[in-house]
Amino acid sequence: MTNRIMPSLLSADFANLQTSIETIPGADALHVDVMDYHFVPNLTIGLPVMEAIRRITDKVLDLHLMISDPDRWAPTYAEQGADSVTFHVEAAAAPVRLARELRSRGARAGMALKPATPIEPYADLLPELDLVLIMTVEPGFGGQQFLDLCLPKIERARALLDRTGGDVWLQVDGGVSAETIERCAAAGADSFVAGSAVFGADDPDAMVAELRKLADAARGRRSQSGAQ
Ligand SMILES: O=C(CO)[C@H](O)[C@H](O)COP(=O)(O)O
Ligand SMILES: [Fe+2]
Repeated sequence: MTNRIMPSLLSADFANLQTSIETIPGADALHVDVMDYHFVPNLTIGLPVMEAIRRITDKVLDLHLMISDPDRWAPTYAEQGADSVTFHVEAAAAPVRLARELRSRGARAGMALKPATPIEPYADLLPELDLVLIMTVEPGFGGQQFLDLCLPKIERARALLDRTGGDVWLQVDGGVSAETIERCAAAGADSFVAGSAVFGADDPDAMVAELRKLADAARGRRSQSGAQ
């Protein structure tokens, strides 16, 4: 498994997105938070801005859709160039059909869980997915405090994914920083979204490198302890 550091553009400069993106050449992906004032009490960016970002970068575009009715809207993001499209299972009417539609459009299919949503009811869906996102804050805003109560769910998701097999990324999002990333990696996460920690740093790319170093070290310790 490789650790991926995926800065969230939610904390970038919305008036200078290209400049912000150029500050993080070491990032593995750009995490794009789409919010609709319905599923979450905030409004961010949508398809036209994602398309504009797609035109200026070859980096992996990792979409996190915090929207109602993802069954209707998510496939279009895949068609327009998102590499990975994650919907919230709490909002999806037909998650299996939606995951298949995303894959058929060439994107990785991702399923996100809010802090109070358990992973176990969705265990049978895992072969349909390429990414599982465990939210470590309530979705809607950047800069919130990491919720340690989500760590056992990361552990349980890791165990389920190891049993399922396949190349499914286990992503954490919300309050991930140099103070919290080791706990996430030790629990089994391999993909780390960080917004305020990266773009609030004096040197965002150095912070990406620091987060990677911490995650890799925690992963090494996890492996030595006998976990996968
Ligand atoms: O999905 C999100 C919020 O709903 C963001 O990706 C996340 O909060 C990133 O911001 P930070 O690292 O500052 O918590
Ligand atoms: Fe996000």
